[in-house]
Amino acid sequence: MVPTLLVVLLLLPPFFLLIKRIKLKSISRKIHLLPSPPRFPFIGNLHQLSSLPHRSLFELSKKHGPLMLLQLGSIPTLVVSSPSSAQEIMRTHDLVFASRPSLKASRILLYNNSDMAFASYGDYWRKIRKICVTNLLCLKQVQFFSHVRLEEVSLMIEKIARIASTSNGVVCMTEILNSLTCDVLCNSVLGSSMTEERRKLLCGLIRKNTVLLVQLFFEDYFPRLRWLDVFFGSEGKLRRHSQKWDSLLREFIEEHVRRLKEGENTSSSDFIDVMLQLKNDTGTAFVLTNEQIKAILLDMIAAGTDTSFAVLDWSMVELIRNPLVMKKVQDEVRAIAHGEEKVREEHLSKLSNLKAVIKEVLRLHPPVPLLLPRESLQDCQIQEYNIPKETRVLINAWAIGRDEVYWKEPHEFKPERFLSGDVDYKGNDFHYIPFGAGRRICPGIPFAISIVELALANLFFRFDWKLPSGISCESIIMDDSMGLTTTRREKLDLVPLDVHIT
Ligand code: HEM
Repeated sequence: MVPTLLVVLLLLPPFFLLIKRIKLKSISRKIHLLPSPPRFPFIGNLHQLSSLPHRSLFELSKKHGPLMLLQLGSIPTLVVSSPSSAQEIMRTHDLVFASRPSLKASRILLYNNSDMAFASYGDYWRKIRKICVTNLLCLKQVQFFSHVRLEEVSLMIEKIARIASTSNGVVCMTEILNSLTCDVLCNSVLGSSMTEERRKLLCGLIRKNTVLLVQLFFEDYFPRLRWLDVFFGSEGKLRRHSQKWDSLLREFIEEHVRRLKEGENTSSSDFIDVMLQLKNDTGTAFVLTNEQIKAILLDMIAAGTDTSFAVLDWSMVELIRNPLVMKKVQDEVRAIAHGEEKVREEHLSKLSNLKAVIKEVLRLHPPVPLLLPRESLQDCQIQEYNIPKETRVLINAWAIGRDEVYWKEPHEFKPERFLSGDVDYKGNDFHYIPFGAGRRICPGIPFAISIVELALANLFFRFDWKLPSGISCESIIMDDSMGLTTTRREKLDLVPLDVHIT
């Protein structure tokens, strides 16, 4: 009996050790096995990304789940496609995922990521975010710039009326709306009226930016193959594009410096003035260089223009396809601004139908469908999976806005779903994140919404709208274009009927 007991006692510790090891092994296997589509050697899953990655990633997530790991070249990339996983990344572990990967296009265009949007998380990012929010993007500053919006929207309305009366009545709304957002941003940031030539140059540069920022450069996926970007000329193209930005921004800065020297405009009226004052303020410990100023200016103009334009353009097209909704918006705005010449900002808070339309457009057509890429600063556990440090993260806001669990008839345009006003885009409802969430949430929400609301309200106050003859609603192509910001691919031509004349 005693020897048997001794043997059992001797065998017990190794037995328990074995059980523990088996358990640990199964946990670690579970931790490592993030769902992942089959991959090819070397390129991994790169071949599964189409030119509209939010769409191809949505399809892949239906098969592999809301948290999946793709191997993009040599870069492990976590793709997040459900509200609960997005919440884990942008709320529970927000700090871990608060940084951005350093991508070739942003390094070259934005002076080694000296802007806000692509800066890695840290002290520099915190300081410039504070400068931009305090001096340009906070509610108080947005109100300060209301004269710019009102003036530019009034000019747009007159321009539409003029074109409609002189041509065959058809107006290219895509061009009109693009100019509007470009003018509002440039007047607030650069403080200068645009010549037609400068505006064209800027709009072109901004559009090209959004394409270059998602272009596949070898260096981003195979760091040792940078020479291929040089060989195929894509790096040269990027540098030439960056030089165009640089000389344009330099011109704007030099104009401001000259004006300040001549004592023309001593009170700070636009964002460049503020930045120049900060640069010259010897009392502050944080001194901005010229390159940093250019990076921040570029960020503000590029981040604000195409995104706000996309919302305006998609709104017009959705309303023309949904005449009953358009009628509701028109009746509402015409009742609220009855007897006035134009809609002013004081009227906007009462336009609940218009606000619901804008929210629905942001759900169905989020202008930045994959948000901006993030990168983990340290190892982290999401659900049962271990996400190692320096994993790239893409959050598919486009897919999340179409999640059937949260949205009834998710592919339909139904602004009335927002009329109760419960769901907002301020980063608290993770099934609706067109502006992102957490520390890196878009700081331009008040700025963007105020342009979009004022422009749409006036467009529907002053005009009735129809399609040019020979074009039906069914024939409108709703495809989105490639880029960091996805605008509609086709241009939108409409016929405005001036209700103030008829
Ligand atoms: C409807 C218009 C807009 C949309 C849909 C939009 C959307 C977004 C999104 C999705 C992000 C990334 C958030 C994340 O990573 O979680 C972002 C970041 C950013 N947006 Fe916007 N945006 C808009 C307008 C603007 C405007 C008007 C400005 C400035 C004038 C602006 C400036 C920025 C900046 C600087 C960032 C980077 C923030 C950071 O990384 O700290 N955006 N925006």
